[in-house]
Amino acid sequence: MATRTVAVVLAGGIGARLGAGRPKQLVEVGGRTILARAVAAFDAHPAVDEVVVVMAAAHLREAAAAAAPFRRVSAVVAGGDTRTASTAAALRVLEGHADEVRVLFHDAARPFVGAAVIDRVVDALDGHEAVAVGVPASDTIVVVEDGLVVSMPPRETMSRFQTPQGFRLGTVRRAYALALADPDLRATDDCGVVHRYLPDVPIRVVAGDERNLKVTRPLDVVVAEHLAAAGDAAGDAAADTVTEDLT
Ligand SMILES: Nc1ccn([C@@H]2O[C@H](COP(=O)(O)OP(=O)(O)OP(=O)(O)O)[C@@H](O)[C@H]2O)c(=O)n1
Ligand SMILES: C[C@](O)(CO)[C@H](O)COP(=O)(O)O
Repeated sequence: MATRTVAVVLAGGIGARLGAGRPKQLVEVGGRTILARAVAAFDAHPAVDEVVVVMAAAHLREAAAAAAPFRRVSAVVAGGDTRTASTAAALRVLEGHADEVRVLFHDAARPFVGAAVIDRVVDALDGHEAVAVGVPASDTIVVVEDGLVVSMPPRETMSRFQTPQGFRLGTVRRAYALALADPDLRATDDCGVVHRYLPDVPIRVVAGDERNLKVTRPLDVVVAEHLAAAGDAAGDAAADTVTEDLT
């Protein structure tokens, strides 16, 4: 039997930096919620068998309503106080799945993920246990401590991570088992958890897309409205242009 692929749409946050008065994934851009757009991208993708939505506990009913039209959504569950706690909640839902299953964790706050990006992650999981999506840094990136520059890594080695981040389920399970036992657990993404707790697992980086932005602050909503208008006019497939191949 072919290996299953499960997409987890992480919508457990409250959107404090956007300050919309409700979780940002429930904000509409181009007449559709950010959450519905993110779920739709995976529900429509031929490689995805199942979609799990993790929602902020106080808004489960709205998430269930947003997910209702999508036939591959198998569960809408409550997340935790942190992104890693929300990933852990999804892993509990997937307890009955085999270790070789592919799992893709995606920020609900990224409504314009394209099919080509998802393809690249799924394909890379044939040869790797962990896969990240990156776009090249266009600014100079520096490490700052106490207001002073302490290092300036060469920009050509810098990449900005997007999602989805893909894993073989057994690998991300092992990493989270170690992470959840660590009282000092701090991570901003799932690759960070694998990198810290399973440092011997190589993380493959494939090319992302500048359109796959994370709606975080008010300016991002302005950009998202433009992308929604452009994508809806041209058909969502148009949102798949690759910016630069990192492979
Ligand atoms: N406890 C949390 C926190 C975040 N997320 C999800 O992880 C993604 C990236 O997080 P972020 O952009 O930080 O979203 P928020 O936490 O909602 O934003 P903020 O930090 O501004 O409150 C989002 O889709 C968010 O819903 C989650 O599932 N559970
Ligand atoms: C996972 C992520 O989108 C990769 O860039 C990012 O780390 C999420 O960070 P946030 O602070 O939860 O928005």
